[in-house]
Amino acid sequence: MENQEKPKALIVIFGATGDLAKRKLFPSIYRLYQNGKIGEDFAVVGIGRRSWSNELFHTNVRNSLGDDVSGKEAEAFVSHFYYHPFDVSDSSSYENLGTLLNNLESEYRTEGNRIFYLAMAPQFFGTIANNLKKHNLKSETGWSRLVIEKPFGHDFESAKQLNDQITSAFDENQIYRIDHYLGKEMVKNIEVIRFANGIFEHLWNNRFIANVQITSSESLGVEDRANYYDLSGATRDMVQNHMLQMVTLLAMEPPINLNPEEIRSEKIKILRALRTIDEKNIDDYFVRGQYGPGKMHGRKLRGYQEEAEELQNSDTETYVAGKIMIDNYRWAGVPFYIRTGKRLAEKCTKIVVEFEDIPLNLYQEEQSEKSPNLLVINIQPNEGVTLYLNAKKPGVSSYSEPIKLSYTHEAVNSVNTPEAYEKLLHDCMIGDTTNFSHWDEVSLSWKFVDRILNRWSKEEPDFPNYAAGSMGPEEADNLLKNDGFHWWPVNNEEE
Ligand SMILES: NC(=O)C1=CN([C@@H]2O[C@H](COP(=O)(O)OP(=O)(O)OC[C@H]3O[C@@H](n4cnc5c(N)ncnc54)[C@H](OP(=O)(O)O)[C@@H]3O)[C@@H](O)[C@H]2O)C=CC1
Ligand SMILES: O=C1O[C@H](COP(=O)(O)O)[C@@H](O)[C@H](O)[C@H]1O
Repeated sequence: MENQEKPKALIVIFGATGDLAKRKLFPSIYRLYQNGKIGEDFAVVGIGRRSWSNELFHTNVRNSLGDDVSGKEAEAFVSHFYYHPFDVSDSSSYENLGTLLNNLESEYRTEGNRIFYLAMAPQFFGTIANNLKKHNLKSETGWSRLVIEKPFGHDFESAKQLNDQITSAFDENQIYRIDHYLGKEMVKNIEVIRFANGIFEHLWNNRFIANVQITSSESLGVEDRANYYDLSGATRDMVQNHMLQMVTLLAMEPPINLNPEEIRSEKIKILRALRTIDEKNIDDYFVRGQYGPGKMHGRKLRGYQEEAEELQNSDTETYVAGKIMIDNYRWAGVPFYIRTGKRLAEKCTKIVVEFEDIPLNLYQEEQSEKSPNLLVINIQPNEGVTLYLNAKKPGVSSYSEPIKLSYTHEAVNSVNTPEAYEKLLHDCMIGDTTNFSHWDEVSLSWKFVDRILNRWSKEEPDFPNYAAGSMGPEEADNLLKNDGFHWWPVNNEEE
């Protein structure tokens, strides 16, 4: 990993007229600039087919920064942007791109460092990577990095094909596969909470932890991404990447140091230890759902199939819950429950670690009520950690009641938490691959979810099976009930 205070680079964004560039990439580069994480030695080349002028590109970049950003600083920022229209499948156009990059390189003193950010549909990844190599656009004097957006394949086979294509042009250590959850402050905090606190790490095993629950619920529906989402579904969209990445961070052994390779190697061991579920038993471990009409905050909501014409009769899952078992020495017998879905009651990502309860609580009014200690890691929208303990109820009784010790990140750190994309772009510029997915992680995750999806593809689901605005289908509750557990509430007011 390099230790550059202010990295210098040319950033080439393929798909610069698109939604991701506008909503995430330009604002993130701006924040890096504004916060002094990058200096003046950078330029951005935007590529799309639209015949925009540089001026129109500047207007779009400026607009993407929001109403609060204007004036000299915004002008200085957008002056680093250049639009270069061409169709990426036209091999002859890459020569001109090379000339532009060479010119900008000397103007902006970027020392030959190049980031190629593929913010485009995956079918173009191989073509672009090959053309970059063929036309010698990979740097000869500095470093070259290829940033790849999701989805990385549709299943293991297609992911492998895609990987073969890009690795014929770029080495694995030049490929940065984005999983934006790995850029979230509290996801990055999982390792620190675990490995910097004796009280947790000593208890972090199957003797003291009863189960782990990871919820990533969204209140939004598919919005305008119906075309993409209906081919994907919640398992490919969220489980194969974000949810399994969180599982690995929670379950991995302490790495011998914080080098990306060491951390990755521990994460990979967890993915290798995931229980291979026999297809006929998938229903005991995984539940799928799709939302029907419902209500949220008094507002009526349409069901998934009514959200767009092409979704009629769709059997794509908008919800998944699962029980993941990690068959290794530390975790044998401890279920990691995950759930994620669209149009659920709240937008919230939260991890609850439920510790084994004491055999008998002498201070509990009703012995049937359990109040085990919980460690809650709030990932979003609130960021922080809450520890649930039991303490004496105030007053004359000697009963106990749950209390909570809460740390809220925003309250302590007055600076705004960097957005995931901002953090990841900066990591890429300094060559830190820790928060990007290695091919070994991607391939093992696909193999895991492929079994579930294969099983589901053989049986028509009974959809819709949960109401928009609810917390998902009843079967997801049964997954835990059968093991003597329940989902801990995730409402944001709780913390
Ligand atoms: N949007 C989001 O929030 C997220 C997106 N992603 C992923 O990021 C990628 C981009 O998504 P998004 O921005 O939403 O997509 P959009 O459809 O909004 O943008 C696609 C971009 O690709 C360009 N493009 C398409 N075909 C060509 C071509 N033949 N030659 C040159 N440029 C071309 C378009 O430019 P033009 O029309 O000018 O040709 C446009 O800039 C996808 O892989 C998506 O899955 C991942 C996570 C979130
Ligand atoms: O990758 C994706 O993530 C978002 C959820 O991200 P978050 O940061 O808002 O939790 C999800 O809406 C989208 O479908 C998926 O592609």
